[in-house]
Amino acid sequence: MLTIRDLVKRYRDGTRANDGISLSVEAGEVVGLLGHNGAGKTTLINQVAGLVVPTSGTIRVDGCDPVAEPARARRVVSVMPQGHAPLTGVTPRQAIRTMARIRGLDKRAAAERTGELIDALDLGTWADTTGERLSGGIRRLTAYGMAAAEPGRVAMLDEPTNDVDPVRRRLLWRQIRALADRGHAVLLVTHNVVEAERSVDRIVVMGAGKVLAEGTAAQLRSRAPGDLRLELTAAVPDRLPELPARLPVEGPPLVTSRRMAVPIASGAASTALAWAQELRDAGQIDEFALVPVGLEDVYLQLVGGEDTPGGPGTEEGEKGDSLVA
Ligand SMILES: Nc1ncnc2c1ncn2[C@@H]1O[C@H](COP(=O)(O)OP(=O)(O)OP(=O)(O)O)[C@@H](O)[C@H]1O
Repeated sequence: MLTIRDLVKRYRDGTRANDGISLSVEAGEVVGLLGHNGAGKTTLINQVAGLVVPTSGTIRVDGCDPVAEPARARRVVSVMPQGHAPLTGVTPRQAIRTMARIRGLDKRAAAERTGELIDALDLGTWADTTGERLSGGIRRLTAYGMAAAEPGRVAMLDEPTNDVDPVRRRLLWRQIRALADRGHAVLLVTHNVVEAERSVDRIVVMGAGKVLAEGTAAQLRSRAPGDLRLELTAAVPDRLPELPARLPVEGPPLVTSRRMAVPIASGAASTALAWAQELRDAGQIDEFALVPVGLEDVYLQLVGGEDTPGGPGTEEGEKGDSLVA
């Protein structure tokens, strides 16, 4: 449904925002695009939507070339942009219904679909409140409603769950899945690795304008060193313990001033737990946990875990404490 081959976008100032991207999204599939700030995700989406012209490479959306036929591409593709929808003086109900009408539904069908989305996303309380009085999360959900009102064959959602509360996030994911189940191809950008791992069919990890890895969450997880991770929290900052020779590790630990995550094989679990218990008994660490490796481990390994303003976030609010290699 969406096929991208060798896509390059070089902006006028020389920035190579997309540097040979190839990927595809099938009808009925939800693909998550992960990548740190500036990786080139929005640039990619804007080219598919016919808003930015590629430097080279090809894009096909349901057989349409957005470069040759940008107007048709905008019909075939629905986009939920990253920024908040401009809703000043407009209510969620009006915004969603207007979009449904613009995209071809008659008056009655547009009103019906709008009501359906308002109920499904639990927007009823705010459905008739104008945008300037709405929270960021409600505006985000409204923007989703606008993109999903009468969606094209391909739906592209740029960070759809940002600012949305956990309960409505679930409702939103249910709607995204329903979109795919109705045969749409869904490409969504997210910084939330845990959510992506749980909710999408396939993940594409981007870095510096390139595809660094792609596959199902399980396929990507299998790239992680070891199958378990021993997590330790030091009792005193900058006083993390030395790894003992008796503990076989599968890769370099990820560390911050207070936390350490050590990749190990499952066969080393009892040694790891015994060591961690000793450390806690001696008061060197506050707590420890042995957890299965997750996509987050692989993501940090792929994109680098630098704890810098441009570095990757994993879960919201974690940026200041991400694990660094
Ligand atoms: N119009 C532009 N002119 C020049 N450079 C641009 C332009 N738009 C984006 N860039 C640059 O292209 C690179 C990719 O930006 P893009 O917005 O596509 O990344 P992103 O992965 O969507 O980032 P984020 O997660 O922060 O939204 C960045 O270095 C950005 O500064």
